[in-house]
Amino acid sequence: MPSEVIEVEDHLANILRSVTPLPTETIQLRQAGGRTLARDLIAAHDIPSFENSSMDGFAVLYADVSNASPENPVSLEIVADIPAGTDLDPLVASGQAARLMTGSVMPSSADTIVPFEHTVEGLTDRLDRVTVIEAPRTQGVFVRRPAEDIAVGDLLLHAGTHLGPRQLASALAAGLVEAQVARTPRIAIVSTGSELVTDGSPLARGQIPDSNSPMLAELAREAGAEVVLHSSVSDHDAEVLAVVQELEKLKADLVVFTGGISAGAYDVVKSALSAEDLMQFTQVRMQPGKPQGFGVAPSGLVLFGLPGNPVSTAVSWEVFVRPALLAMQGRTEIHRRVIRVRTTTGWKSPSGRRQYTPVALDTSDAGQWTAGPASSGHSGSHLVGSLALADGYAVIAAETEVVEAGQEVDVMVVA
Ligand SMILES: Nc1nc2c(c(=O)[nH]1)N[C@H]1C(S)=C(S)[C@@H](COP(=O)(O)OP(=O)(O)OC[C@H]3O[C@@H](n4cnc5c(N)ncnc54)[C@H](O)[C@@H]3O)O[C@H]1N2
Ligand code: MOO
Repeated sequence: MPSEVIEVEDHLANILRSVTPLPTETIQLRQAGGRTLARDLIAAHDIPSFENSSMDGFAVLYADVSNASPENPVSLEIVADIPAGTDLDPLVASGQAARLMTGSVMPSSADTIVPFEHTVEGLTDRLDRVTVIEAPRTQGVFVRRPAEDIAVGDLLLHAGTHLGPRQLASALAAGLVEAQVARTPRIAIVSTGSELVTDGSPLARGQIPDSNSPMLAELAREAGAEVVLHSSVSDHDAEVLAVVQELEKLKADLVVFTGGISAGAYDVVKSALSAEDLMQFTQVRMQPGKPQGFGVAPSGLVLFGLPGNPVSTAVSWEVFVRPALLAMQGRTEIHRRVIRVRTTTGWKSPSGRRQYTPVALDTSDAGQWTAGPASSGHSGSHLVGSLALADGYAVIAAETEVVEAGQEVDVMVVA
């Protein structure tokens, strides 16, 4: 009996209502790349934390060199050499200079930097005198001021932020050592289908390589999860149920099955898991990705049953699984970035279902990015070959039947 068809937003809302945030833990910040912050990060010190030079050269008194030029060279006595990382604070008096490098502490008695390029001698081993032949633009030039970037006590990063490479650099530079973050989600990826070959052996008639589970494993890692089980089972209920039992032992937080959820005779995920009441099966008003399975076991294990067609699997991940996985980690922004671009080619879209069409972005004209279908077959859910070219999915409203060339569309960017 055909089940009721529900909207994408309603299915996602059901999922997000059902998943619970993972516990948090405090770990070394240097090891926290990829995690999601559970608490705000407040700067522990200023950036820069001390006055320092932005050039290799000499710390001087501006008044000494303010009229320096090739015609009016100014000779200064070098009184110190200050490598970066040392805490020297030599006295630089009128007529004197201290050699220093980019990042070296500024002597408290000097006020301006003259780079090597503005001296006759440049960088040499002789550290007796230096001749300045170009006046600094202003007093204080090439001196980096404390806290000109971040001040101690500033809110650096909000709870719910992903600690990517740039966020990590900022937090470490602000003197932070530890962070409270969500525990890494433990995910299992299980493809189903007796036609699948996982070990690279030659394909017999009717067989295909398992391309879904490796794709999902990569997507899971990209979304911050640890893949604790990656397997493929054939179309037997007992195999699916055995995996679920193993997952309890592995303390998995989430499992994603692909295949076996539609209306066929061997739809193993559907038959095994609905019998155990672990997963509910739904039709969602989207193409691809219409059949969807979702449930939460009494143990708290979150179960997804994604359609086996590879484009359906990929789209379902983006629309349902990834947001859930990020929500479990407490991430504030759980959706992919959506941009509005013009299409290069038109295509057809099914009436009554929101279409997610794999598209390639052309970014060669920085002023006007465009999108074209990754495959000439447009959004056929089996077109996994062209998926390689997709940078995102054009999101086409359910009532649209024809997308015109040159029309503006929303693209969910995934690459
Ligand atoms: N009578 C009906 N048939 C189908 C319906 C329907 O409503 N009534 N829905 C269609 C839609 S839409 C989709 S989507 C698929 C979903 O099917 P399943 O989730 O049950 O997936 P399978 O039948 O197991 O496989 C579908 C397709 O995908 C290939 N596949 C499966 N797993 C993998 C994998 N790991 N790697 C690569 N390719 C995979 C599989 O060989 C099939 O070609 O059902 C439609 N049918
Ligand atoms: O909805 Mo299916 O997911 O068209 O291939």
